[in-house]
Formats: sequence, structure tokens, C-alpha cells
Amino acid sequence: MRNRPPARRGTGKRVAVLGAGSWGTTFAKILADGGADVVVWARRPELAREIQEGKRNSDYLPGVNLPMNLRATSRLDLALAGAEQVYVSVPSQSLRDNLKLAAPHLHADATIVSLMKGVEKSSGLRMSEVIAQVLPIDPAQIAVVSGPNLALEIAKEQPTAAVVASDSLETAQAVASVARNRYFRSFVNTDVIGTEFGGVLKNLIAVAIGIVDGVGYGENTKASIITRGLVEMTDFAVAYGAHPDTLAGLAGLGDLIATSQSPLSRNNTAGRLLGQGYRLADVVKQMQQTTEGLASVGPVLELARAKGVEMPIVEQVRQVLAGTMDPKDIAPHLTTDDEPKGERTLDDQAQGGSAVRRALKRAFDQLRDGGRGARGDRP
Ligand SMILES: NC(=O)C1=CN([C@@H]2O[C@H](COP(=O)(O)OP(=O)(O)OC[C@H]3O[C@@H](n4cnc5c(N)ncnc54)[C@H](OP(=O)(O)O)[C@@H]3O)[C@@H](O)[C@H]2O)C=CC1
Ligand SMILES: O=C(CO)COP(=O)(O)O
Repeated sequence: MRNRPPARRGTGKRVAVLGAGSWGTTFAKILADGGADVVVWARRPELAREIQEGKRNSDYLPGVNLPMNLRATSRLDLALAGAEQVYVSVPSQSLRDNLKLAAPHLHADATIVSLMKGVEKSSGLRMSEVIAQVLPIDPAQIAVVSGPNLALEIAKEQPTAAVVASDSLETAQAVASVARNRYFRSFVNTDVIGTEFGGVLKNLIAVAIGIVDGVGYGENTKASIITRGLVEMTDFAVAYGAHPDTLAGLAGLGDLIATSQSPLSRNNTAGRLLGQGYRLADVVKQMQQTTEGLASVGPVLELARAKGVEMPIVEQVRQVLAGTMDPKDIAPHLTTDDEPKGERTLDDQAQGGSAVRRALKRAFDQLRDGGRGARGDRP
């Protein structure tokens, strides 16, 4: 049968990846190169066939050779049969429906790992919350992965790191020990909220940076937006229970830097097109791949309002998307009639500012130290 994956070659844990786009395929490669026995699910049979037989995914990762031990199928039952860990990488807005399709084939003890960086538009829920709502599983069976992880760079085996978070440290460690290899290092923590929101929120700031790029503004404007954007990200995530250090780590600052600087970022690219004067509908048409930030703006601002968190940069992004603000008017922080205020309040300093300094020092110490084994992105 064409769809049946061939006999396994690896000796490692049996895992599945749902979604064969740029990140799903890249993550499947990470896992396979780490020794896991991986089957990736592609919803289109022709894509499954290309990965399975040609070891290529020319739609999403042109020019990349996939590992010989990576298998693919368009049949969910085959992909999930015997999988102890299931990594999910579909567009956030499609997670709920895809989970419902997968549910009958999931092993009861399987760990479900979200690789996604969006919130559900209709509910405002994070991806781990959607998983917990749809599947009858213990929260300790859920993990999330986030970090500076531009797919194409990793598919070319350029080294990077990520955070695996779960309510259960044991689960995070079990995932991190599989999701690692010579070019991909996984740290662990138990701050699921901070790790997930880091990935969601940096997308919005990356859209803002893209807009600024498209307009033609330079490095001062971008640096101001990145820095103030990190404050917005931290304030928002902390209001929802995140640890501020997480936002100063790989899943926050790290991902913000990678996404804001790279033309590989879809969010950054969408922003640039908006800054060049394209209307949102045309930008959406041009973007061939998932651009989570465009769908997250509304729900994030609603969640911010519910907690009284100010997000002036994200609000400006909303207005540019809605066509009610000229991209040229996007500015690092509100308008000129805004009362002068401290860059940070004393309260912020206690919660976020000092955390940023501590995290930068720790990152420096870790670089000097060379890094050993999976451990926290923060102590
Ligand atoms: N790309 C990256 O660098 C990174 C992405 N992420 C996150 O990973 C998630 C997935 O992104 P990414 O892989 O880049 O997205 P892509 O657009 O590259 O791929 C999406 C994949 O999901 C499949 N899919 C399954 N169900 C649906 C559906 N109902 N509607 C649309 N597509 C569906 C698509 O199938 P088909 O091919 O048939 O359309 C495709 O294989 C996002 O949340 C993103 O933020 C996280 C880190 C890095
Ligand atoms: O999350 C990413 C890098 O860490 C990918 O960003 P984009 O979705 O903007 O391409």
C-alpha cells in the first residue's frame, strides 16, 4: 500500500509529527536526526509521498534533503499507531479540528507536544489549553516547544536552542531528551504560560518591525519597538501568570530577536508588505504559509483589556491591519501628547527589568560555560 510507512530503521522512541509544513517537517528532521523513529502526517497524499519516497518537501523546504529514516503518511491512524510522543504543527486556527480527527487514534498515555505559536481566535485559548479541552488527558501529558526557531535555518542544520515547557518537569525532560541533536538543543522549564505566550506575542512585534521596515525607517525605530515590545510581551504574559524570566529567555527575547531580524519570518514579511502600502487582503493572498500574528492580534488585545494591560505597539499593529492607521504613523510608543513617564515603573523593575538583566547575565554565563545537557532556560 502506497501510504504505509516502510519498516522502521531507527532504534529510538516512536514519535509522530502532525503537519508537514515548514516547521512540522523541520521538527520531524530534528527528531529523526536525534535518533527517534518518526512518522510525519501530511494531509495531502502527494506531499506524504514526496517526503516518504523522495526525502524532500519541495513546497516548504526547497533544497533540503530529509533524513533517510524519516517516514511520512497521509493516514492519521498509521502516523499515530504506537506513537509515545505526538508533536503538533498545524495552523493554530485548525488545531481543534485536527485534534478531533486524531483523537480516536491517539495512545491514551501519549504526550502531546504543541509546536505552534498562536491563540485560537474564537476562544482566545493558548494551544495547550485547546489540547486540554479537546483531549481527555492529564495536563502532565501536555508540553509546548518555543524558541528562536526559523524553520529553514534549522533544516539546514544551523545550530539553535529552544525551550520545552510542561506542568510536569518529568514530561518536559522526556520531550527534551528526544527533541535534541547535534544542531538543536532543548532546555526545559515548567512555565507553559510564559513559553507559549512568548511565541505568540513576538509574532505581533515582528509584524510591527516588518511595517517599520516596509515604511523605510531605520535601526533606531526598530530597536525602540523591539525593546518596548518586550516590555509589552512581559507585562501581558506576567498578568496571565507567566514568570518574567521566561520572557527574557529563548522563548521571549530570543525568539523576538530572531523573528524581528529575519526575512525568513512570515510575520515580519507580512508586516513589510503592509508597510509598503499593500492592503491586508492582498498581503494574506501573497502569504503562502501560516502567518499566526495576523490572527492573534484581535484575541491578544481582548485578553490584554481583560487584565488592564497596555499594549500600544500591538494596538498600532491592529490599526494598520484594519486600515485605520497609516503605516508611517507607527511609532515606538504612543503619541506625542502622551504624558512623559518612566521607561519602567518601579513595579516593572521589580518584575521585569531586573529579570532581563539577570537573564542576559545568565545567557552570557551559559555561553562561556559551553552548556551541558538539558536544563532550565532559567534556574
Ligand atoms: N515555520 C517556522 O519557522 C516556525 C513555525 N512555528 C509554528 O508552527 C505552526 C505551523 O507553522 P508552519 O509549519 O510554519 O506552517 P506552514 O504553513 O508551513 O504549514 C502548515 C501545515 O499544516 C497543514 N494543515 C493541516 N491542517 C490544516 C488546515 N486545516 N488548514 C491549513 N493547513 C493545515 C498544512 O497542510 P497543507 O500543506 O496541505 O496546506 C501544512 O502542512 C505555526 O503555529 C507556527 O507559528 C513555530 C516555530 C517555527
Ligand atoms: O516562530 C518562528 C521563529 O521562531 C517563525 O516565525 P514566522 O512564523 O514569523 O515565520
